Formats: sequence, C-alpha cells, structure tokens
Amino acid sequence: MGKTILKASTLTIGYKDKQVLFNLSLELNQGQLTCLLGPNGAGKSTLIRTLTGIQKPLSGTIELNGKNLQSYNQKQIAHQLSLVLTDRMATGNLTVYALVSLGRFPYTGWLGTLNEEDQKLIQWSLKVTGTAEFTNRHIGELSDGEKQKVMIARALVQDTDIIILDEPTAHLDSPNRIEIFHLLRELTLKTGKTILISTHEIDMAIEHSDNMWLAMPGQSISTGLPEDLILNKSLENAFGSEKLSFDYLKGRFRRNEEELTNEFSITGSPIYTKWTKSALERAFPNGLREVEIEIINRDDAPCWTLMKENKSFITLELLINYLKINNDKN
Ligand SMILES: Nc1ncnc2c1ncn2[C@@H]1O[C@H](COP(=O)(O)OP(=O)(O)OP(=O)(O)O)[C@@H](O)[C@H]1O
Repeated sequence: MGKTILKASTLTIGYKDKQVLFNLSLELNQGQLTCLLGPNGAGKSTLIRTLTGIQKPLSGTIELNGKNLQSYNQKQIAHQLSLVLTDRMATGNLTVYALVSLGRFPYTGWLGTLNEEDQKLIQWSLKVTGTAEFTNRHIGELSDGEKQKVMIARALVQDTDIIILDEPTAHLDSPNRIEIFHLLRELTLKTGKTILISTHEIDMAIEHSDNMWLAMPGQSISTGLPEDLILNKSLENAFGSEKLSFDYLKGRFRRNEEELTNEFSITGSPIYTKWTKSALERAFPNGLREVEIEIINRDDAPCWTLMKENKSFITLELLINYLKINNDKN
C-alpha cells in the first residue's frame, strides 16, 4: 500500500447545531482511487469541505502529509490538494488553456507569468486528459463531459498529491461517466495521484474503487474494499430499504417487487437470453404463464420461437405483444 497522504482520526463533522458524521477514521493512500458513497444528505459534501480545510471539524484531527491540516494556510493546502467542484464549474469567456493555466496560481499568483516548466505541465495535463484538441476553445462552448475533463486538467496542473472531486459525473451521460471514471483510474495508476471522489454511481464505484468510503446517515463511515463492504452488508445497510434490496449475484440494487413469479425458460445465446429475460421481466411484472422460448440467431437475423405453440417472431417486441394478448394472467 502506498504512503498515507491524508489521515483523519476521531473526526466528527457537521455544523454548529448539527453533528453529521461521527468518530471517523479515514485514510487516503498514494496511488489509490477512493470513492465516497452515501445516500442524499449523508454528509458527503460536508466531509469534502472539512477534508479540504473549507470547513472546520467539530472535533478530531486531519493530517495532510503528516501535519495537522489546521496548521497549513490556504496556499500551502493548495500545493498539496486540489479540489474540483462540479456545480461551480467555470463557464464563459475563458479559453480552455487560460482555465487550465489557472491551476498554476498557487505557485505563480494570479498575475504570475508561466515559465517553461509551467507550460510543459499544462501541455502534459491537456494531453493526458484528452483535452489538447480544445485548447483554444471557450469553456462555454464545451459539453459537460468536455468541461469536466478540462477541470481535471486544471487540477493536474496544480501538481498536488491529492485531487478531490465532488460528484464529477453528476451531469454526464453514460459514456462520459465511464470515460471520467476510466480517466481517474488511469491517473492513479500512471501518475500515482491520490484521488477521492464523491459519487452516486454505485456500479462505477464498485468497479473502480481501490477503497470505498460508505457514509451511513447519522452515523459513521465504513471503509474498505467494495467487495468487503458488499459481503458484510454495509452497502445494503446504507442504501437498502423496505422497497430496495441489493441483489448479491447481479451486484446491483433492485426494487423488492421485482421478485418474479415468472415461469419461463429461454434457450439461446447468453446475450440474447439475457436481454430477452430483461424485456420479459419488465413487460410482465406480475408474472407470465409458463412459456418456453428458443432464440435462433442465424446471420444476425434473430428469431424468437414459442416452442409449445410453434410460433416464431422476428422481433422481441412482436413476441411480447403476442404474449400480452394471450397471457391469461395479464
Ligand atoms: N450549512 C449547513 N448548516 C446546517 N446543516 C447543513 C448545512 N449544509 C448541509 N447541512 C445538513 O448536513 C447534512 C449533510 O449534508 P451534505 O450536503 O453534506 O450531504 P450529502 O451527502 O453531500 O448530500 P447529497 O448527496 O444530497 O449531495 C444534511 O442533513 C444537510 O441538511
């Protein structure tokens, strides 16, 4: 395990009249991606503000590279820790290059000139985040996914041990979410950065976290490998409810009424079987009379056959429409 960059001990966080999370013991280690998960209102933003020195802890200590966070001034913190806040993303007239260059401000000051090393770091950050092609475009002209990569480039230019991102995939579509998680993962592996992100993407966090922090509302934070937090039921305890439970085989949460009484057997290739099952479960939430379906896929022309009735359909939709008309339970 890499060196411990940030360590919180017996930390309680919150506000003057409200304690949010208690008695936290947390560590961020070099080269690791840590995902902070928790239901709405659990205290993720409060924790990020506290770990970055924006907000004081109610009690306990935070050490950044072995020194109490409270002994650093803001500029010293900015040399060791960069923060990307999604909702306050800069827009407007700055070019990508100008915004990314601002990452050097803890070293140069706002009016400081960039030396050759600064320029090299900026070029490198643009390259590794895949934003070099936007260098001269204005921030306001970029998509949310492109902007997020530019904000990560700015954080890289700040040249800190730790990068903390508050919900970096909040406004992104699925391909961009995957890309941002992949980029952050690559950065930990290739540059040894220590990255903490808060996120609501449970699936992504399970897939990519070296370490997961799971905020249990009104309590504390459970930490560990995602798989350990799944197997010891912490994940289900944090997000589950009467209506929602964790499917331990599929690795995702599902509504409890999805417990199906369907009786159907499907034979065919695993991929066609999976998506046929998915469509049938959605179309017949209250169950389906016993059916046997065989899917034959020749030359990319699939055909769904109802075995007992010897009827074939060239689209899944036609099969479902037929079953809806003929299914006596519906
Ligand atoms: N300035 C404040 N003063 C008092 N209480 C606050 C303040 N800001 C947030 N809270 C409360 O602290 C708790 C934690 O809020 P926080 O925003 O940290 O949660 P979160 O996990 O980031 O939520 P979300 O996932 O919805 O963004 C909530 O109960 C919230 O109402």
